[in-house]
Amino acid sequence: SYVIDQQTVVNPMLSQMQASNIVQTISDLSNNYTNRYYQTSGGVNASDWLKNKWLTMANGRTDITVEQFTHSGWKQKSVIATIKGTDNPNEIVVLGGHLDSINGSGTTETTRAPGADDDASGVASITEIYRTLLANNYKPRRTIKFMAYAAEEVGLRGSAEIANSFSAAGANVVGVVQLDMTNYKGAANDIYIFTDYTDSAQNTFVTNLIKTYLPTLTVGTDRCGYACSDHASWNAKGYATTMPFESSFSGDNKAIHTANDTLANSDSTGAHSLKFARMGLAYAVELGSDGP
Ligand SMILES: N[C@H](Cc1ccc(I)cc1)C(=O)NO
Ligand SMILES: [Zn+2]
Ligand SMILES: [Zn+2]
Repeated sequence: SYVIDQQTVVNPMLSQMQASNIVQTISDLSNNYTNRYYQTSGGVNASDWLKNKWLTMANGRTDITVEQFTHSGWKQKSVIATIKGTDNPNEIVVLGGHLDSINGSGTTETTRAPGADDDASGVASITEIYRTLLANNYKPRRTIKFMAYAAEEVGLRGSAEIANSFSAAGANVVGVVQLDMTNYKGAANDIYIFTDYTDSAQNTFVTNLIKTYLPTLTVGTDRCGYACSDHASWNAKGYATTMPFESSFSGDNKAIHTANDTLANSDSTGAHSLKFARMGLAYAVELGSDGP
């Protein structure tokens, strides 16, 4: 049941969230590697970097594990940080983004693909959620998993392997939010909730979270018309997904999949991404706080 009742926990956390942290993570991911393609050393090294970053942030908390998910057919690993629930750990909340980047003209070791918006912005947004929860020593009743998927650009392959693995294990994933591109305000509304390959009840819940916690933001809806990001991998296995997106379909960031997908060509202040990070924190706490 999508009850909104954690205001005393969520509101103080929202004010602690900082765009500067998001900008730093986007910068690290988009500037320190030529590209993060699923088959290059940059793709492999970015995965190792993020794993170490999330592990360091956990600061020895025994209810937190950080792992890399080894995929069968390529080198780049997905990264998963898990905060184990206190008394309802079998019910799992997932927040995701994708780690890989691509250049539409073909991506080799030396091809530039910074992927600042697509999708360093999403990984940076969930990293700021993770940081804020840890800074408050938040202990969810349900398990919360943060996922940076490999190989999204080549057919949602990392999330497909993970979603299929969770489904095969009978994992009780109660909800998934996908953050793919959060830092380019290409249209009138702040957040666009996509209605295809997602769950309408959870979309309504997320819309209500925005109305409750971020009342100055405006919400639109749109459709991709195809399986446009990793939420579709979870949707295909029957899990409830929501994909909040930075823009309408028509206003989408034309620099993606080129060497020009940079922080400078998106929101260099990170203010647009911060909206998604705050929405995601409210989602993580409201859904993560439910008991068995
Ligand atoms: N195609 C998606 C990005 C994408 C998603 C939705 C819309 I509307 C426009 C563009 C992609 O490249 N994901 O990595
Ligand atoms: Zn892309
Ligand atoms: Zn993407």
